Amino acid sequence: MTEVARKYVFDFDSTLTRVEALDVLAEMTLQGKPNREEIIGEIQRITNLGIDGDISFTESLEQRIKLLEAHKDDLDGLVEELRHKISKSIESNKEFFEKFSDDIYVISCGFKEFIDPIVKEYNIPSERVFANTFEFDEQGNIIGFDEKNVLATHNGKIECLKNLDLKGEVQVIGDGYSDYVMREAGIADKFFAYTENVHREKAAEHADHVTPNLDEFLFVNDLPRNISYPKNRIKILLLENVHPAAFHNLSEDGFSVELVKTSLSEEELIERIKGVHVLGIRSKTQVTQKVMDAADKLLVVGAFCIGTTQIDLNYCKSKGVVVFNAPYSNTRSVVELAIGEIIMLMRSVFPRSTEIHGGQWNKTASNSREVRGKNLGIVGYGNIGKQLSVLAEAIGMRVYYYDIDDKLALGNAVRCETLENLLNISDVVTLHIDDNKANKDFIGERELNQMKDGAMLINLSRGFVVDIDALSAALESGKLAGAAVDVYPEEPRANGEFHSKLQGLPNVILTPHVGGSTEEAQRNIADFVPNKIMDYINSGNTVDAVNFPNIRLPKQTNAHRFLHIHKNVPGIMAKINKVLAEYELNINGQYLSTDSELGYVITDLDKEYNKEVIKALRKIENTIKFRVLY
Ligand SMILES: NC(=O)c1ccc[n+]([C@@H]2O[C@H](COP(=O)([O-])OP(=O)(O)OC[C@H]3O[C@@H](n4cnc5c(N)ncnc54)[C@H](O)[C@@H]3O)[C@@H](O)[C@H]2O)c1
Ligand SMILES: O=C(O)[C@H](O)COP(=O)(O)O
Repeated sequence: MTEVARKYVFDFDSTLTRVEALDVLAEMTLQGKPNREEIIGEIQRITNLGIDGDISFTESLEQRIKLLEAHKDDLDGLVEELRHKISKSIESNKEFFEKFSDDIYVISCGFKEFIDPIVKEYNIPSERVFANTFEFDEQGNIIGFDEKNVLATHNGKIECLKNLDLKGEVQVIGDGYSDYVMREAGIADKFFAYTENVHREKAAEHADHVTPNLDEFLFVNDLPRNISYPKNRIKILLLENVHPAAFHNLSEDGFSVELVKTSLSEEELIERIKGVHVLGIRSKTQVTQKVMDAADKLLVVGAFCIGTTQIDLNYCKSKGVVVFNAPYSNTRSVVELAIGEIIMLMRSVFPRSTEIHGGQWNKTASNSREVRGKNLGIVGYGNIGKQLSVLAEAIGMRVYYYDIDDKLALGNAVRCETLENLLNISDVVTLHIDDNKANKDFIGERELNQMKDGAMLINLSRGFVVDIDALSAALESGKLAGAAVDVYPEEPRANGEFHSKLQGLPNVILTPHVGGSTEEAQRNIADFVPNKIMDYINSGNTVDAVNFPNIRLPKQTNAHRFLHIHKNVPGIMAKINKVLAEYELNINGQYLSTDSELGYVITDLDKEYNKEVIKALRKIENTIKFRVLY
């Protein structure tokens, strides 16, 4: 990294710290006062007017100090509070403040009494902190400020910086009006609008560069930093209306996130995927080879659902793209819907409901039965099937199940050796097999004929699993007495018109693929999948990845981490280590996880390295992807 003779001038409030210190002081001093909220609101309003340049700074300061009613003794508490409120990316880049200590200045319209002790911990001595000072009365009450200080005056930062007469390129990093005017006055060479804590339109408009955190600032200046690539440069595209909490979780961590309400067609996705590092989808979006070929930056696909067959998992793997899903987050929701549908179908609730909606009173017990003592046939005894088995027994059903794999029976459930056995004896058959394409038309005419006369079928798995023509024929002929269908061979990409042969048939419950669509499930998914994504992007962890060798890595501090994804061919580890040795890199730890096709090696290094090593590692034959984490 090139070290240029630059000077870095930082603002304090809302830049080095996440807060405005005087607001925090107000929260403390006004505690217990009846009109506290009102006064705090007023102080914040005055603060913003001053920051945006709408009133003079001196005026803003005077008014706030009056409202504060603070005492000298409050300042210790304030400093303690501020220590916990350092901006996240400032805190994680202490190394920069250590290495460039001599070139870093703080110019603030805040007060040295609380700034000095905070920035001292970042190697900035009091003599390079330029700020106001309080005036106290004999009892120690804060009654004003040193009015002779230029920083107590309007545009005082310009004057202050001018007086400093700094040599070299001067860069100002701040969030407000008083910061960008230094650049406008020609005293500073560059202004970086710092938006990690607050995004002020005026500051952003006047900036040479908007920097959402210190990582970005250090990146554009090629300065030493904690992470090699700023997170705000990592673009995340979330499709299919995933829960807003996902947006919140990922943006909070510093990523640039875009939300799209619907799924996208292949052509649309090819267009949108360029420059995207993380793609989030649900069950509709097809991540095909063509999409992957257009994805020039893609690192991760997050399926915000259980199913992953909409994604070409192997092709993703061959491109070094890791895929995560949420294997359990909506399980309970599907199970509850299945229980509800079993009861609704057995009681013929939907025909009765339709009749009465149409103005017909039809009180009858015919075709209305209890579920107690009836046979439930669960096909696919996985996460959903097993949980359904337990709940169904709890309401008195006799549970039979069929699974291609050997699955332990829960409770009193009885395993059927063949699908036919299960179909022959079940009053209700419910499908919970996985979304493997081999399960296409798993239930067709033959299987429907193997079911008991008057039985019911539920499909909450995947649309292609049931031959819809055969099902509608079985319902029309009376072979089956009812069905509940949530999933269809063809589903629309967005809400709107939809047609199916099953529409209008009696005792048929149709739902638009909402088995997993509960607030609880979507909320759980919005935590689970982003956590996996962040864990991979931030640390390289692939635990629970569906297409990648799984590895949980130790956390590293003060180290550099290289991630190397390659084809699993003989000799590649030797080549990687040969390059590392050639560049005399000291390895702290090295972790390898492989499957038959792919190798994923993670190397932790304990000191600065020659950047040329990156090129050399990328050049190794059969390398798929290489990434420096920090
Ligand atoms: N409707 C919805 O909104 C919704 C919500 C969540 C899950 N799902 C779907 O539900 C299905 C089940 O989910 P899960 O989490 O229980 O999956 P899972 O992988 O835990 O269980 C699937 C089970 O089906 C078995 N299986 C696969 N093919 C089979 C076959 N041909 N015959 C018999 N058994 C077979 C597997 O061995 C496995 O035990 C998936 O298709 C999933 O996509 C739908
Ligand atoms: O695979 C799943 O989890 C379900 O099919 C739900 O998919 P969805 O999130 O698209 O509703």
